[in-house]
This record gives sequence, structure tokens and C-alpha cells, in this order.
Amino acid sequence: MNDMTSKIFSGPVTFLKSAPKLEFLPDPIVPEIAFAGRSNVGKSSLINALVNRKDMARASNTPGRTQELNFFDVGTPPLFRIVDMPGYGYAKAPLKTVQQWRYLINDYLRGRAVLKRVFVLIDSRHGIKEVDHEIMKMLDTAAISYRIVLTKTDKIKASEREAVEVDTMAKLRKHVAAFPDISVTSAEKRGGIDDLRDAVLEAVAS
Ligand SMILES: Nc1nc2c(ncn2[C@@H]2O[C@H](COP(=O)(O)OP(=O)(O)OP(=O)(O)O)[C@@H](O)[C@H]2O)c(=O)[nH]1
Ligand SMILES: [Mg+2]
Repeated sequence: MNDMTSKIFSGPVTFLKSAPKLEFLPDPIVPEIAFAGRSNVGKSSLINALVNRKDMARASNTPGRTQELNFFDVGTPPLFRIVDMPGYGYAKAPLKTVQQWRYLINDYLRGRAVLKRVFVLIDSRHGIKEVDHEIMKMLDTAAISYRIVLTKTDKIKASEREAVEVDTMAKLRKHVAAFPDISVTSAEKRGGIDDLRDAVLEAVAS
């Protein structure tokens, strides 16, 4: 990580707004980087680690914590925005709610001209599941660039981590819009956060 990167991420980061529906999206005036993934995968926690704030994005043990699109401005005036998304594929929420989240997520992802890249988070204990595969296919079809990020690597052994890295790399080669590299992270232990910051800035500049 260079000086520029640390300067940007240790500078001002402010919550802009929550959008429960598409009509509440902020004006598309700066690049956006979205964090997507299954419910409870660690999206909000990783955003907090990224910007080095404890409770910037609301994280919780209860799956389905993030229910809206939350926008965070990085820099004043903002250089770019980070978007914390509701989780997809949370089976315990009412079906209607899950469908509403899915529409919101898909409509945002497909229709946002300023969206530079989606960071698709995958729990390193589980690897890519069917529901992840579905969203990856959707992103491929819509030609939206995305990067796979393994989360919670503090919860597995180094050997398991290597195995899931190899497996994930093999799977993403079949996806046209997937960035040909993955990020390996632990929000808890701050593992891979510096590299993730570089990856975010690389996406912003792309
Ligand atoms: N051990 C460990 N736990 C983590 C890590 N990241 C997140 N968690 C925990 O996983 C749970 C879910 O984290 P969140 O950040 O709320 O997950 P989310 O993807 O935003 O969840 P939703 O908003 O419900 O979709 C919380 O209890 C976190 O403390 C990590 O790197 N390591
Ligand atoms: Mg969340």
C-alpha cells in the first residue's frame, strides 16, 4: 500500500444515505464500488475494516442486518462512494422481503452507470455456492466487472485457505466479467485489508 492509498482511507469517510428503494439513490456523480454477497458473509465488517472505523457500516450477528443500499462518501468532496448492500439468499427472511432485496440489488447493479466494480464476498469456510454462482452469472450477462473477495479467513487453517483459494480461482476463470485475481481477507484480524484498499482504488480508476 502506498502513501496515497493510506491517505485516502484514513481521510474523511462519511455516511451519505440509505436507499430502501431505487428512487432514493443518490445522484450518480462519482464512481461507486459496491460490496455484495450472501447474508452474514461480512460485507459491513469488511467495509468498516477498509475505512478503519468501528461502526461505520452496521454489522451484526443477525443475518439480514443490512436491509438497504447504504452509501458512504470517501473524501470531501467525495473521490468515490462505497455501497454496502443487503445480503442475498437469506432463507429465513420472509420470501417477499428476500425478493424485494433481490430486485433492489439487481436493479441497482444492472442500471448504475457510475458503478465501477462489484466486490463479491465469499465466506472462505464455504467457497462459492449456488446463490453466489447465480449473481456471478447475472454480472457476467450484464457485463459488470466484479472481484471475488474471500472473507473470515481467521476462521480456517492455512491449508484450508489455500484449498479454497485454488478452488475459487478455478471457478472464476469460467466467468467473463470476473477480475482474474481474488482478495483474501479477515476483517477481524485485518488480514488483506491493505491489498483490498489497493484493489478498491484500482477499480475506482478503471
Ligand atoms: N471471525 C470473523 N468474523 C467476522 C469477520 N467478518 C465478519 N464477521 C462476523 O460475521 C457476522 C456478520 O458480519 P456482517 O459484517 O454484519 O455481515 P454482512 O454481510 O454485512 O451481513 P448482512 O448485512 O446481514 O447481509 C458478524 O458477527 C461479524 O462479527 C471476520 O473477518 N472474521
Ligand atoms: Mg451488512
